[in-house]
Amino acid sequence: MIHQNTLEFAEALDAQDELKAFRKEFLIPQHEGNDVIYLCGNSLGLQPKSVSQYVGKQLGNWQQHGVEGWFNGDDPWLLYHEQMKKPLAAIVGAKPEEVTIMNSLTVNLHLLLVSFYQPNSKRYKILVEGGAFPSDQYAIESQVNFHGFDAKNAVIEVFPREGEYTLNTGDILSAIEKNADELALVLFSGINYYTGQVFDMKAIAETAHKAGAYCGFDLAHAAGNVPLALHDWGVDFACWCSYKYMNSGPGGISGIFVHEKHFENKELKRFAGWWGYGAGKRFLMTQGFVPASGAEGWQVSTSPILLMAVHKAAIDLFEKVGGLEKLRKKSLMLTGYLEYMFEQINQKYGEELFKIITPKDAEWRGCQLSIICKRDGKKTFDYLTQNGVIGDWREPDVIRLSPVPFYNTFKDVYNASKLLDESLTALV
Ligand SMILES: Cc1ncc(COP(=O)(O)O)c(C=O)c1O
Ligand SMILES: Nc1ccccc1C(=O)C[C@H](N)C(=O)O
Repeated sequence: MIHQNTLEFAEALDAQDELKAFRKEFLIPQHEGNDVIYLCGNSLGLQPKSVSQYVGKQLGNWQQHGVEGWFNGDDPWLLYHEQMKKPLAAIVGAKPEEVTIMNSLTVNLHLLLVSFYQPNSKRYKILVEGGAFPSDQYAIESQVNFHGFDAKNAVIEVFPREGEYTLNTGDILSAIEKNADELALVLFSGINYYTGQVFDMKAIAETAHKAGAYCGFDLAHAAGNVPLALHDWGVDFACWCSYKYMNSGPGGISGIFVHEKHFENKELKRFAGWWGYGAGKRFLMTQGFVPASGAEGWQVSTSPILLMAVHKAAIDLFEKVGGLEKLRKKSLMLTGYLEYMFEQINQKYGEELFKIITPKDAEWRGCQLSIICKRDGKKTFDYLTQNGVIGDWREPDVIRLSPVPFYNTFKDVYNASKLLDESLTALV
């Protein structure tokens, strides 16, 4: 598409936007009486207006039924999560029985590592992306220690080449091949939180399997953002949070995927709890854990219904919008326009004042662009915040901005980039 650096152009794109009605489904935070320019769905997605009603309904069920709410009413809580399996499966490219919702993200990563990281003296290494989100690094390190290994030796990190920011797929695959004999697991994010790079999950999973290792993904930044095909890629397991692109609230419930090929795999140990026992037999209170078939067999604890109600409100919007493909189409345009506006600023000043470190090829990025400022990045970020643009700053030197197709407009992108341009003169 041929872009133009004018407000009229941005407004024309908004006028043609098939999804423009969806912005009204969200509550937009305010700054000095106006909507903020919210470009931070990579950290916390905005609240759907329907959330109060969905949560209110469950509060009403609690009020009316008390404990009977688990079994009675039009939405018995015992089965509440089941309503979200089909739409969630569509979002991550899975079969409904391969997904469930439970706990929060790092907790689920640990639970899945209990099953999929069972090292022995020969195969004990985990291969990961260098610069993974810290919570994942800590989880991996502590798992390796828990099994009596030393992270310095057992965790292999693949880093970008000298002078580059993103990882080369060939380097990832050859690192897997090189360590094939000792690898127990390849664990990557779907999208790196810092650079916004989408990894080649299909190739990584294939190569990991050829090497005799399991392969799992943390999809915090990918779920609800980019198309995924976890089942077809043969991924062993995955987990994600719902509070970013799935708009399901701070600390919102997390999702897991376990490939159906593992449903009968008796070698996979797990940490059990009664919620992993099939719902039909859970209340028989029998001795001896028998996991429910499917991803549900990894559930541990009572469903947090209020969090699930928020999630349901948000997930229903994915169905209403007509699926992830629709969102992705607009997302590519929004992020493409943001990239163009950065290029315009750099051209105007004749130097790369804003360096985008996210891959240029749209196939390998989602909503987010990560920018390194040649001039003071932190001050530039603060300038944006003071002027009503919400993005985020990640140490040591990146501003992350993510236009989100559900609620952002092309005008948001235009206005944010005008403020960035302005910051260059305002901050001198
Ligand atoms: C890739 C990744 N993993 C893990 C987390 C943390 O997950 P939680 O704090 O919800 O456990 C985040 C974001 O906070 C993340 O981006
Ligand atoms: N859970 C949070 C709580 C507080 C502040 C930020 C977060 C994030 O999710 C950060 C995000 N994972 C990131 O990619 O930086």
